[in-house]
Amino acid sequence: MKVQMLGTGSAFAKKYYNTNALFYTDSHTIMLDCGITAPLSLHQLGKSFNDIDALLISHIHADHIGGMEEFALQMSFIFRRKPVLYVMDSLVDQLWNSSLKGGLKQEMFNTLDDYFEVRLLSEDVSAKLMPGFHVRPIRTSHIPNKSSYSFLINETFFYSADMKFDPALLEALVQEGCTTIFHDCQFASPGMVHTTLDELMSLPSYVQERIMLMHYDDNKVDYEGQTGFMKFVEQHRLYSF
Ligand SMILES: Nc1ccn([C@@H]2O[C@@H]3COP(=O)(O)O[C@H]3[C@H]2O)c(=O)n1
Ligand SMILES: [Zn+2]
Ligand SMILES: [Zn+2]
Repeated sequence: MKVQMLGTGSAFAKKYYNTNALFYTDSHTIMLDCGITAPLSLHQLGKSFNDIDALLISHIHADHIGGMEEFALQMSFIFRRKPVLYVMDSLVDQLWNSSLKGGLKQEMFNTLDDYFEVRLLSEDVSAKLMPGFHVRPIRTSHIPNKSSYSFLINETFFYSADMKFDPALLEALVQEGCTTIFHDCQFASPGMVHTTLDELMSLPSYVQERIMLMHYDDNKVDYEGQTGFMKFVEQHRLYSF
């Protein structure tokens, strides 16, 4: 399995694009989140939306779903194929009614199912999304009273998406055999809705060693060499796990 980030920046970063990922199995490509910058990043990789076999969504912020309107429109009117959309049962109604409907509702296209082959996921229920790609969605804390999910992939790779610091979860994941953690990292404190670098630096070395930092601000250069045992994930680089 390989992972390649379409972007590694925070919601407001301009240099590093939105934190969205492509996962490559032997036979399929799965996109995890499709933010505002995802269409341009895909294009820069020489890919199109037609190369994506399934999209998985963590939560409803524009840096994670802002590219979905273009995804849906290109697939319907250019490629004429319905892509698979994996979405949490707690997010599916809001995704359409609060985020996508304004741009996508038109004659003959009245629901999310008219654009995507929608498959629902439930919290803490492991699911096989594609051959060789299993995911356990874990509800994590991000914005008060809004659902947001992190994902444990193939029982060894944890992708935080956006979450507040949860050291007990990270330590439990490592105890259970998780070898790689792609974690959001905000440089300035307090974190409020994200995990800060200072919080991650408080983790024991055996946890830090597994962490790669993403969802960072444009001033990343100021923090290079100051991230303990943790390294930065880089846009478009291929990582195997
Ligand atoms: N209570 C909140 C809510 C949102 N935000 C900022 O808005 C961004 C939305 O995308 P994100 O990646 O979740 O990061 C959020 C914060 O920067 C924030 O700083 N505080
Ligand atoms: Zn975000
Ligand atoms: Zn968010």
